[in-house]
Amino acid sequence: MTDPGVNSAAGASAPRTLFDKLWERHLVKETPGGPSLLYIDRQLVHDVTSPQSFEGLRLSGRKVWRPETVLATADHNVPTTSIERATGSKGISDPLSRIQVDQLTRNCEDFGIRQFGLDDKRQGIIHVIGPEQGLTLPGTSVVAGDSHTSTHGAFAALAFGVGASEAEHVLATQCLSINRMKPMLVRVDGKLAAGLSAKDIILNIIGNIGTAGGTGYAIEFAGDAISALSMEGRMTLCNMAIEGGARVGLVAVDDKTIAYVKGRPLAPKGEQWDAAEAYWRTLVSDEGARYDRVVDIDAASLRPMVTWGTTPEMVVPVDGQVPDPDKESDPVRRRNMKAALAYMGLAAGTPIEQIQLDKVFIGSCTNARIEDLRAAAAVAKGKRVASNIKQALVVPGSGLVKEQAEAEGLHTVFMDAGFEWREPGCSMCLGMNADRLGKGERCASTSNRNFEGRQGAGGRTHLVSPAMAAAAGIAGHFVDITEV
Ligand SMILES: CC(C)[C@H](C(=O)O)[C@@H](O)C(=O)O
Ligand code: SF4
Repeated sequence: MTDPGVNSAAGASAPRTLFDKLWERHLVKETPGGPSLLYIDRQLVHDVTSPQSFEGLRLSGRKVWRPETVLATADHNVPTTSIERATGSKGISDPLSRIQVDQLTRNCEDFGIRQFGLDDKRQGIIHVIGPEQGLTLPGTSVVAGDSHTSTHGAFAALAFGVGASEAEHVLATQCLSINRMKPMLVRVDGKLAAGLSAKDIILNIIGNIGTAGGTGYAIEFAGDAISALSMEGRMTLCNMAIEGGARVGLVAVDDKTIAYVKGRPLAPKGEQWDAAEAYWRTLVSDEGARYDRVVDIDAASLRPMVTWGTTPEMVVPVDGQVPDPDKESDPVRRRNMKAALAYMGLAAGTPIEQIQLDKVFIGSCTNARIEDLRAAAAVAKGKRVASNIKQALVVPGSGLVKEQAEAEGLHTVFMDAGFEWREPGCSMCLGMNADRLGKGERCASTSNRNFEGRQGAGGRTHLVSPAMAAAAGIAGHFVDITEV
């Protein structure tokens, strides 16, 4: 991999990581020892965090400087049944949720921002629709008032979540003051066993480095197991970089990146495309580039992963057991493990495959893209959801994912098996809309967070891949999909 030096002002300089290239390309001003000023190309906006940003603009009498670089949609608070959706925001029974959705529409109208409304088939979770529309492009800097903005790094975009006041600043100026991160490399080599996916890779990585392992770093995922992933898989991986503590996750540009972006509504066309593609192809780390931390993972040794606790690092292979806190020597960890087991209602030593479930959720910005739905449908085809499962939801990440899935007949596969086929949104990923876990209910979920109460007060979340979630729905408990 050689860098033609297209973006290197210094010409033939030291080898650079992909992160260094992206950072330097967007640098407006660097203060030694202090934060840098970065130019931000794109912003995604959703219903939860944006009201404060727009209010700030109003109060200071500022406008959105480049509205064409911003794309908004409601995702967190939106209902996912077609009946509720038919009446727009009126179908939202929770008053706060309804206010946030209506407020987003008003703000977008007032500030001239493009919004996909609830009746627009391009609506969906912001981290699904950004890439889908070609708003997310390689080499761009992307922010949103949402931590899972790391998802967009799958396209070699410098993408990270920001707070509401930072988002406001970017709306007004396209600039952001931020400390430089340190580049970290997670190299995953070897071939994944059949049935495993990007979700198993990232859960394994987080189990390995811990939820703070990536703090202060921008993680680049590389190696032949990463090259072998589709763009959907790479998005799953980068989506959860933040769960490993890293605000930024990155994958270098290759043919798959280019093929995914080509023809997207907001992607460049004609000569502009050619120039862009030539630049994008330089967005790889140079041979010999230096990282501050390197972690190696052997893909061939990985197993399907299931979280047992209340952080994503509390994870074991499906053929393992709930760990025993008494065997943990670190007192803080021991205490946390005990608290997690108490919340999760699990006993140490229980085989993961014996954990009985109440609900299944296939969705979220981690795993609600077409490939995820295909993987889940392949497992569910011709089978029936187990009788102990009270609810099994499949929630596509966007209206376009839904349309594609329906064209492939996946919705019929799911419905015939007893899954509910819903409208796009964050849904049961977090308890902010009508899709929730009840107290003590246990769920196999393809989302990215398993904190206490995440899917509803008292709800118990186990994070898994789409194929694992579907298989758990059919069996009523976790099963090793490499053995069925
Ligand atoms: C609501 C939003 C701020 C939050 C985030 O930042 O990620 C949410 O999307 C989440 O997944 O917890
Ligand atoms: S799907 Fe979940 S993780 Fe993603 S943006 Fe929505 S709430 Fe956050």
